[in-house]
Amino acid sequence: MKIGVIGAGAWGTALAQVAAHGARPVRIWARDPAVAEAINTTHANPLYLPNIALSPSIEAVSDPAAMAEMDALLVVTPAQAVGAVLATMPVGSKPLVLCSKGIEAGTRRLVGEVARAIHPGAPIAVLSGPTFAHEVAAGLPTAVTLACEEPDLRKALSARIAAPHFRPYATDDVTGAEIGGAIKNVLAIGCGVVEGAGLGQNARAALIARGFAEMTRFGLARGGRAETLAGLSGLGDLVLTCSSTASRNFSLGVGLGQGRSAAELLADRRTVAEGAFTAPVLRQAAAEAGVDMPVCEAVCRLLDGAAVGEVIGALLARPLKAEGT
Ligand SMILES: NC(=O)C1=CN([C@@H]2O[C@H](COP(=O)(O)OP(=O)(O)OC[C@H]3O[C@@H](n4cnc5c(N)ncnc54)[C@H](O)[C@@H]3O)[C@@H](O)[C@H]2O)C=CC1
Ligand SMILES: O=C(CO)COP(=O)(O)O
Repeated sequence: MKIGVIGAGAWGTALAQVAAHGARPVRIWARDPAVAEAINTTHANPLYLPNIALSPSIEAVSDPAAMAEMDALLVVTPAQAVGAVLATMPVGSKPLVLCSKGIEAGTRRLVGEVARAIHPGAPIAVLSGPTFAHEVAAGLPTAVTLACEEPDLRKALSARIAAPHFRPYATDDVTGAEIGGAIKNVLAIGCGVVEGAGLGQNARAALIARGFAEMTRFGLARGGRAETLAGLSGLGDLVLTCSSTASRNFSLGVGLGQGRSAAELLADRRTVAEGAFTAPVLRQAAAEAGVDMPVCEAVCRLLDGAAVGEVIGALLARPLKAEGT
């Protein structure tokens, strides 16, 4: 199975490196021809994945037509760009493995739903889990969820993507696998705020646990399964992202907690902090589904510029309730 990777940021490049293990050929599409040039000539992506020597069996291109020869495509652009990028790609009936984490603004569709609408003939899979790109690219042990409804394709993709340090766990719950990754980015911003404002470890653990309850409520309402939400793509990724400044979402939250504005913090970045885009869409989607998500609502308010003390105070002052609700 010839693997193509769409998107040459940190995660696309790290996944290309995984798929190239054992010197297997992999083709990666980069929007920026200079990134493609760097990968082909220096076997490195200094802009998005510095200090990693890439396999020479990774070939980079910047013409979408060059992906026509691939057997399966991993989709790894920022979530808000998936629709526009996929519309330019020669997909046909090739399987699409969605690796981006988010919900599309305006339509409130998960990335898999965006892909299905544009390429109805392409089978869909989702790869998601606790996976900092620089650790994966450095060959550190990592496990992910690989979701696909078609058993034969699920098996073939798992076998092709697995590597000695990269272990996929299979499921048919595509929706559940997507929702964990999208929502944990919003919650990671909240945990970063707790860190930046010096609110303590107790508050961070409370936010992870109550945030997981929100993720589960929303995931079940959208048709995901509880076991998936409690797995690598849900709870696993939530714990990783909510506990490390290596997370871009967490570090955005740290800045907010220190009193800086979202506009200022986002203007400083080249790389994507998906939670900032997902939060307002999630707020609308939760209202539409009738799901109460007070922690995610608090993150929206913080991104909109509300003061940390006021938002945390309001969260704590809500009426007392039973834990399972
Ligand atoms: N970095 C990580 O550790 C992980 C990231 N992800 C997810 O993978 C997705 C991509 O993230 P990264 O590779 O880390 O992002 P990045 O910020 O490192 O790179 C983004 C890439 O997308 C390109 N890009 C930006 N806007 C674009 C547009 N409008 N159209 C086409 N291409 C565009 C950039 O040129 C760059 O190549 C995100 O949804 C992220 O949540 C998932 C797991 C791990
Ligand atoms: O999704 C990720 C880890 O699984 C990466 O998190 P950040 O986008 O917050 O860096």
